[in-house]
Amino acid sequence: MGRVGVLLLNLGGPEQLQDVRPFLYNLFSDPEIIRLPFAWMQKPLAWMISTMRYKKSQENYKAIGGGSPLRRITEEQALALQGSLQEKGQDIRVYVGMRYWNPFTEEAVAKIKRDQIEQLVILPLYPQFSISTSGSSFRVLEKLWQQDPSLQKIDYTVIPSWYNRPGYLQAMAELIHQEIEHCEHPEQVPIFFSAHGVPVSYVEEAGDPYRDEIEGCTAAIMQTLNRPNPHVLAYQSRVGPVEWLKPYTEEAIPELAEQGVKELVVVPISFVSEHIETLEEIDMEYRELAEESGIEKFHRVPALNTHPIFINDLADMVIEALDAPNIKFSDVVHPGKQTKLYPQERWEWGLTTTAEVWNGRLAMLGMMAILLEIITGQGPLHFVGLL
Ligand SMILES: C=CC1=C(C)c2cc3[nH]c(cc4nc(cc5[nH]c(cc1n2)c(C)c5CCC(=O)O)C(CCC(=O)O)=C4C)c(C)c3C=C
Ligand SMILES: [Fe+2]
Ligand SMILES: [Fe+2]
Repeated sequence: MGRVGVLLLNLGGPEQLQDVRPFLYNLFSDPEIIRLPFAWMQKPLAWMISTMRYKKSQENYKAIGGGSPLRRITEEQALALQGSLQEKGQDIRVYVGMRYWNPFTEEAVAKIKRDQIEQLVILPLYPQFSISTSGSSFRVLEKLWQQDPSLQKIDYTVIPSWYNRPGYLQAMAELIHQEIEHCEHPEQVPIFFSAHGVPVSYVEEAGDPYRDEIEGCTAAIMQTLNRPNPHVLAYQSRVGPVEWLKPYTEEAIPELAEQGVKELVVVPISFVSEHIETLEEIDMEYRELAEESGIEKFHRVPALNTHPIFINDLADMVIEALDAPNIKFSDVVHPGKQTKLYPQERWEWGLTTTAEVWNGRLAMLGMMAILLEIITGQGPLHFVGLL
């Protein structure tokens, strides 16, 4: 066996307040997050959304200490995984590639080339697959591979998702169990799974398996936990005007309060690291909402970070993947080019013979909207909630 590597993929997050704006620009430039009918509009729109949104976003990062801990935690996970592989007799180097911030996926791939890795396991740190997360990172890699014959020599395999791994489930169940034991009524307290949302169109039009995997993951964790507590699944972090997966976390919490729930255990399930959506959105915004709604005790289960059972399972997953048939980028879900992602319908109406004319007119309208937002700070994008 030649030199072996693991590439851990994650989203990345701004490390300091001044990173927030360029980070948001990178995120909204991604057609897997927002896809517009005209590619040329992508960058101006990303520039505009990041310019108008960054101050609000900076406030949130300020509230958690001035930056995202995602890089630090992901690098700790990488080190722990490398150590665990070493203990299992595997001399494997672990690399970290982020989609929208440092260390970028491209830099990780450059290191992999420099180290002359011959066999590579590509492992996203998202337990469930979504075209907006793992799928987007795979797209970047697929392009790099297409452009570079030296990368094509690497014997690589992809792990698309792993939400039903026994070690992951056991580690999650252990953390939930520990949190429940701190509750006033451990036998009755409802377990509230809060998954990251995606627009419904990703699932229903683009074929994203995300909702199925989230539901499968929740059921598997409950089975592993083996407790009588009731549980609820809802989706958090909605951005913009289109319909996202429901129920929304911000509606489900007050509904539980109305039903008389006084104590709640919240479990973030789309992430394996603490980051802004656990530390700010759940710990601050949803906690406040819960308390205002009448829920007196709000508990949050910590993210796995470097939980030893989880890291050990990641190591086993890598070793198993090395022996299993390879999974290629082309084997993983790709949304079609015409698939509407995000609020595309606001810019494009139908594929009729008059669509070309309409598209031209709408492009003009789009540009006018952008100018209006820039000049006045108000306009259609504020109206639909994107800014
Ligand atoms: C606008 C659309 C977005 C989709 C779709 C989306 C999906 C998605 N995201 C994560 C995980 C993370 N998101 C993070 C940051 C982040 N995501 C969006 C937007 C979408 N995400 C924005 C605008 C931001 C920036 C933060 C903000 O301004 O609110 C992060 C990084 C967090 C950090 O600590 O910096 C993660 C991680 C998942 C799992 C997901 C779909 C399944
Ligand atoms: Fe988000
Ligand atoms: Fe996100």
